[in-house]
Amino acid sequence: MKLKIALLPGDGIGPEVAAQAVACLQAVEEAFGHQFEFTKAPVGAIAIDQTGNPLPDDTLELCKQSDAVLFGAIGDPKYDNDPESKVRPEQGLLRLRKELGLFSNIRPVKVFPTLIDKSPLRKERIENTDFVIYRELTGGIYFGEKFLSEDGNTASDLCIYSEEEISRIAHLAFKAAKGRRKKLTLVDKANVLESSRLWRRVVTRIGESYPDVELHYLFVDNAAMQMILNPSQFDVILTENMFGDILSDEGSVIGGSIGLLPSASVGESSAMFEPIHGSYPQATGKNIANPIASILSAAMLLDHFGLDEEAAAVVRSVNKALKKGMVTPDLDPKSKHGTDDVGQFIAGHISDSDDFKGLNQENIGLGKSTII
Ligand SMILES: NC(=O)C1=CN([C@@H]2O[C@H](COP(=O)(O)OP(=O)(O)OC[C@H]3O[C@@H](n4cnc5c(N)ncnc54)[C@H](O)[C@@H]3O)[C@@H](O)[C@H]2O)C=CC1
Ligand SMILES: CC(C)CC(=O)C(=O)O
Ligand SMILES: [Mg+2]
Repeated sequence: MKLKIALLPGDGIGPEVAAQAVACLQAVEEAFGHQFEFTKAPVGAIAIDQTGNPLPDDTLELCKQSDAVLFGAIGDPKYDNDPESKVRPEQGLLRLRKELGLFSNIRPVKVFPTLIDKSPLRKERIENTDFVIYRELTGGIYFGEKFLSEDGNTASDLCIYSEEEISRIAHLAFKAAKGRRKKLTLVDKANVLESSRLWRRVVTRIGESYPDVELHYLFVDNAAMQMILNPSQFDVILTENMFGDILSDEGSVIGGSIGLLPSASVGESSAMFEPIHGSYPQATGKNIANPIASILSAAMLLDHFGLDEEAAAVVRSVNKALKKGMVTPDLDPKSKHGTDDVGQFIAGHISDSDDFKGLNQENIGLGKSTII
């Protein structure tokens, strides 16, 4: 298969982890005879520094012309620490998601069996964890009108959703649940928020078209607690933008590190693959960031294009690294292995043919996560 991939490494550890994802995709190219063409472009703080714009027109155009986008991370303390700054790296990412229509952010949460003891949570609580968060990505409070009074003493961010925005992601989430354990939990704050009550009405109505999927409702505060107390109760979680952002970082604790959690952001005609973590500025240039979230995002890219066996080969190789203790210090503080060691190991074992025979998403555990 020929794929044009826009490579947007971004800031901080973004370029370090994205480089390892590219190495893995190149290993897949070689092992399976595909042609992936990568074109790099700036986004975030580096783009502001170069052009004054966190999402330059050329970058956006490249993404629109590509089959997929592989995204690192954005964000830089020099902008985070300056609340007065009018241009911010995050605006680049938010605008990119909006312009590409990436309304559904799919974040699978699983525990690798070899890492079960690395979790800060008790083994018996987490061992059967396997859920996927469908996070709405182009609406809600991140995109609503912002207001700051002239005296600077009052501010607001509007959380606004339309039925159409809720319904398109709800259908994706129900379809995903149908192909999994047939349970969907809508997470909201419908006891307080009008926008959440709209979510409930729309999702309840759509649920009638999926009679084999059990629909549950949970307030977000309770959901945050349940995720830690009993994560195996969840199959598909459907939620709005900000709740999904926060709950997925929380979910990453179950598996042992946020450096493990990948995501796919999909829309009608575009798809972007990105780790759930940010630019982890404290680690920039230190070669300590975990590249696995980025590498598994590349596996989700393969999965998205129907390259099941290829995705499975990547995941199998990740498992091999974890089993051998080839991990960065977030998973083992005593480890001397760097971002590049882990990435090279994983890329280097993708073509181990004995390992990937007969694999598909179902038996490697990524789940049928990117069904549209
Ligand atoms: N998608 C994106 O590009 C995102 C960007 N950001 C931006 O990133 C910057 C830093 O934000 P933070 O709140 O510190 O979030 P962060 O996700 O960058 O880091 C939070 C903590 O998670 C851990 N961590 C993150 N990535 C890791 C990795 N690959 N390996 C090992 N440990 C890892 C580290 O302990 C780190 O201190 C900010 O500018 C923020 O706006 C934050 C979240 C998402
Ligand atoms: C940096 C934000 C725009 C987004 C975020 O935290 C995320 O998508 O996980
Ligand atoms: Mg986040």
